[in-house]
Amino acid sequence: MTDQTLAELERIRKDIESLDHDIVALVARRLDLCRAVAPLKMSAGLEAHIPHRVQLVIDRWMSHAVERGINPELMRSICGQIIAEGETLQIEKMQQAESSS
Ligand SMILES: O=C(O)C(=O)C[C@]1(C(=O)O)C=C[C@@H](O)C=C1
Repeated sequence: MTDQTLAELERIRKDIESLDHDIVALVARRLDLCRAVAPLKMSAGLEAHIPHRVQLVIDRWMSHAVERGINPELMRSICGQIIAEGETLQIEKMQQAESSS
C-alpha cells in the first residue's frame, strides 16, 4: 500500500468515526424527545406504543432509504429498534410518574 493510499484510508476512517459520533448524538436526541413525549401521552390517555405511528415512521425511514439508494430493510430494522427503545423509555417514565402520584 502506498503512503498516499494509507493517508486516504486514514482520512476516510476519521470521517466515518466523526459520522458515527454524530449518529449516536442524533439517536440520543431522538430518545430524549421520545422521553419528553411520555407525560403528554399520559395526560391524553395514550399508550407508549401506537402501532399506526410506528408504521408511518418506519415507512418514512424506508422511503428516505430508497431515495438515497440504500437498503430499506436495513432502515426498517434500525428504525424499529430505535422506536422500541423510545417506547421502553416512555413506559419507564410513565411508571415512575404513576408510582410517585
Ligand atoms: O409519535 C409518538 O407518539 C411517539 O411517541 C414517537 C414514536 C417514535 O419513536 O417515532 C414512539 C412511540 C410510538 O409508538 C410511535 C412513535
